[in-house]
Amino acid sequence: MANPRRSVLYMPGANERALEKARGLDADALILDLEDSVSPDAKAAARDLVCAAAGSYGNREVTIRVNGLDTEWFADDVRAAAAAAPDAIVVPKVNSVADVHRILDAVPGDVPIWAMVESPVAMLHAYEIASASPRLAVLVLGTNDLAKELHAEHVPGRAPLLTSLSLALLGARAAGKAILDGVYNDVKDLDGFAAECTQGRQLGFDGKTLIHPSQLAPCNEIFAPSEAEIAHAEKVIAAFHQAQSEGKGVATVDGKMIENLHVANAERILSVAAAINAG
Ligand SMILES: CC(C)(COP(=O)(O)OP(=O)(O)OC[C@H]1O[C@@H](n2cnc3c(N)ncnc32)[C@H](O)[C@@H]1OP(=O)(O)O)[C@@H](O)C(=O)NCCC(=O)NCCSC(=O)C[C@H](O)C(=O)O
Ligand SMILES: [Mg+2]
Repeated sequence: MANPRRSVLYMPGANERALEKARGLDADALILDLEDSVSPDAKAAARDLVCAAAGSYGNREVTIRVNGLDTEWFADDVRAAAAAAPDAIVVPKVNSVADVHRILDAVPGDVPIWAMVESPVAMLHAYEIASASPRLAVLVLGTNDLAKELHAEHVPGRAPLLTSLSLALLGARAAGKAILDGVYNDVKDLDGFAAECTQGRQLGFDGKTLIHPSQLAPCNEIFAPSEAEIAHAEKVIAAFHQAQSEGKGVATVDGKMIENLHVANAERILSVAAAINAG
């Protein structure tokens, strides 16, 4: 059963309080950050803190975000991160297949890689990046860097980013990989945050990356199948099996046509719900 990744919380790697607090937070997965939330003079100390903490978060997926490929910290970060044996290493600003190969060559062992796509060129290469290796497990949107590179504004509804979000989704799904939406910066605006979660789920993201504990509960709720969706999925599966037993390849539920593709979607919804319940 796949891990649920509704809510994936970043923690600044130099912030001991946040690293500690996350042990009691209801996030499906964690990203212990060494990149943008850590100032250059704190990078080495944060690396030590994060690598020491990585094994202490129970059953949740724990990942470490290293600094980018072309930074002075990358080589030391990936060596230390791989030795800490997280569930994945998150690499920011991945722009091409060549970048993926450089990462795979640099990261010892077989630890999975989550690639952040956060530039126009990354969006145009999303499928090639996502399909470059079986070790590449997840694409993660970096919508702050993306908006900066596009000269776009952050607005409700995210119209300026929609082409990019869709390209990244197409790339990830075509490669059969998971994909996480970017962060919502205004930690006080929970209505705006909920609207963006709903949009992300409707677009097809598996979950959303988060920056503050207050974003966890609404995100978990919005990205989980609702009771009505679960009941509908069960009804779809039962109706289709009944139709099949009568020699038919098509059924109706609540007046709507059901074919085997709807059954596959219903099964996916039930498997997400089961993974959440198992957690
Ligand atoms: C955004 C924040 C700077 C807000 O900080 P602050 O005002 O201090 O928050 P609060 O006082 O409301 O905090 C309340 C308590 O919660 C803990 N806390 C806060 N944030 C986290 C967290 N992320 N994980 C765990 N715990 C957290 C505080 O310690 C307080 O605890 P207590 O002492 O018990 O009251 C801050 O939330 C923050 O730093 N968030 C993470 C920022 C981050 O990681 N940024 C990098 C990733 S985002 C990114 O890079 C995007 C991407 O690359 C792109 O391009 O888009
Ligand atoms: Mg970024």
